Amino acid sequence: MTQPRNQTQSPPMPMGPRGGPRIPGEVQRARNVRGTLLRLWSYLGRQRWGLTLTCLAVVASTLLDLLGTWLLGRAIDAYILRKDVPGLARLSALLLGVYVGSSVLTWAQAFVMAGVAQRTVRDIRQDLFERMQVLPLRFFDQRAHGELMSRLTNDVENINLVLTESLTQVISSTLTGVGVVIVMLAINPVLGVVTLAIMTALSLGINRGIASRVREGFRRQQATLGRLNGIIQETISGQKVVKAYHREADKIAEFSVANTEYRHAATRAQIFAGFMGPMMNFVGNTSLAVIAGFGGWLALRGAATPGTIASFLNYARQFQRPLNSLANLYNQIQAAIAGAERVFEVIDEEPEVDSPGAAPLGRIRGEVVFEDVCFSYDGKTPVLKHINLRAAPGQTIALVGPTGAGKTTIVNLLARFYEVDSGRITLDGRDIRDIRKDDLRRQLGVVLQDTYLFAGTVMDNIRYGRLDATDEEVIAAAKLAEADQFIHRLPDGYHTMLTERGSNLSHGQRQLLAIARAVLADPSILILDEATSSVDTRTERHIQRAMLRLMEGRTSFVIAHRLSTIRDADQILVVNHGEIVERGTHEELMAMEGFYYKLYSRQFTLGIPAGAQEEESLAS
Ligand SMILES: Nc1ncnc2c1ncn2[C@@H]1O[C@H](COP(=O)(O)OP(=O)(O)OP(=O)(O)O)[C@@H](O)[C@H]1O
Repeated sequence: MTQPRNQTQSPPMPMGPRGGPRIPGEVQRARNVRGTLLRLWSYLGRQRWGLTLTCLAVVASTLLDLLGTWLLGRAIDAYILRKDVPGLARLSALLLGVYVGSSVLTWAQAFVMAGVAQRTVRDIRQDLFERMQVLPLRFFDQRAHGELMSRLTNDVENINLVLTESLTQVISSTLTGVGVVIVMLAINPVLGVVTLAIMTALSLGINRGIASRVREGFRRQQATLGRLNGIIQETISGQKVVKAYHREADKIAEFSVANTEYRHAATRAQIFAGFMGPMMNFVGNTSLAVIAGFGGWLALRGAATPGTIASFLNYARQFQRPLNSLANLYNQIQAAIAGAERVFEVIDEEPEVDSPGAAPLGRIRGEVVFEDVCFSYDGKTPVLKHINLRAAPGQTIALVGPTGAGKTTIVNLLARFYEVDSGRITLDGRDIRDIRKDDLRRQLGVVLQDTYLFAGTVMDNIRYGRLDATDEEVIAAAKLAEADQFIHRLPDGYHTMLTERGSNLSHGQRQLLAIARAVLADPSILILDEATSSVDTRTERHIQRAMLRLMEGRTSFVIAHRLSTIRDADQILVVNHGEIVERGTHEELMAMEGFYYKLYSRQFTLGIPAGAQEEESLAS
């Protein structure tokens, strides 16, 4: 007896996109199935030829399978029982041809569909990534980064899985199911009705009785696995704190409890899942017994032939496959449509666009003016209130104030990471909304406290400031930024590989690299966020000198924490609760004996020896 293709003896545990088990009961539903399917079709439709070819192959191979089973019955009735050996040989050859044809077509459909699916998900992934590059920062603020990552990985992978496997399976399972019913009823209606009724009733019963427990089991397994992973992730990222507070033993105990819980849940889930296979086999075998018994009885009464019974035995097996797989496929397809919907949601987000009249920017002088600027991140809580300031070309503006006052927000608006709610910001007299974003940002050099470095060499990381810079220019920039010395001490100098986020460098070294980047970019306006965390005094002096050199001749906004920067600034703006509460030079502000005076006195005079004041930071 031949095995219908793709048939599995026990229902396989559906796999999640990363190869882990998918929770059978966890059907994620899309809100707009029709719209999402149409969008998916707009991608799939680009592979029209491949799809047509695949569908034809699926239909043809299913029909060949049904034909093969029918021929098997004919072989018995027309040739074996009549002892017609030459006829039997001819039919066997035909049967062989039919099954070879079916196998070749099945292979061809998988071959073509793999290409169709991979090209489709490549297009979707590319569109998603490209859109993420042009989305405003506000979009990223509102979403957990892990969740966005999962759209690019899991959701796209869910679509891939369905396109690669499920689509052809659904077509072939449905065709097989319908075909088997038609053929069975056509060959022998009585035996057909009895066989189909018993198989359907048993399968539904098992699905109700066991499948729901399997789903519940896997849901619990997944939940406990989530807890276990949480502990692992927390311990790895918080390793330093765990060690510093001697919490290793507690962590081990906590892990042990979660580990045991997971073992219990997983064992239970696997036991029930393991039960599904034998039960489905039981359905199959019962139907075989019914066909053999009832069919045999019909044959004895002349109402069926032995060939019919043989065909029925095979058709029953073929019918079992759609019964088994359609429920699983349903979940898988639902998850993919829900995933696709989440992906399209991002692709449909409004990108950062330049206003229609935005013009390019030539070389600028660097005069920055904020005119009555108001802003809130969420549209409700005002973060900046009526900010007015003017930075003349080449001036250094120090922004000081307590934490959360709005200093970073001021520079965020200047870089147009966010748009002002009211008022305007001008650069050399032009509203920055009328300047192309790319041009504006090219004029800005940003050195943040927490420098982001990419996985790559030191050279590559500095070159990020200006991609066409030669090696010599990169080294010259590093020298100017006082980074050259420490780079030479690295194992491979400028070719030392940095890990992601530059964790193999110290805080101060990372900032020196960021300064070198900015030197290379040679911007007209600088935005500097001085480090608050203590770097060693030597590095700090390097940073200080490098920053001063970088600021020469450029309009600079410094979120200042060091007294030396503050003292040398042309203007100090004291920000509190989103307002500029005081402004002037250090001496003027001290003479006022107001907010700045208090801030300064608290930070710099409490218990700090006079000589060390210059080195200390005004931690905000
Ligand atoms: N992306 C954001 N989304 C929503 N609210 C934000 C966002 N960034 C900052 N805020 C809020 O805006 C206010 C001002 O923050 P901002 O970062 O400008 O303060 P800061 O003066 O630079 O503080 P610090 O010195 O601690 O860096 C804070 O209340 C903060 O909670």
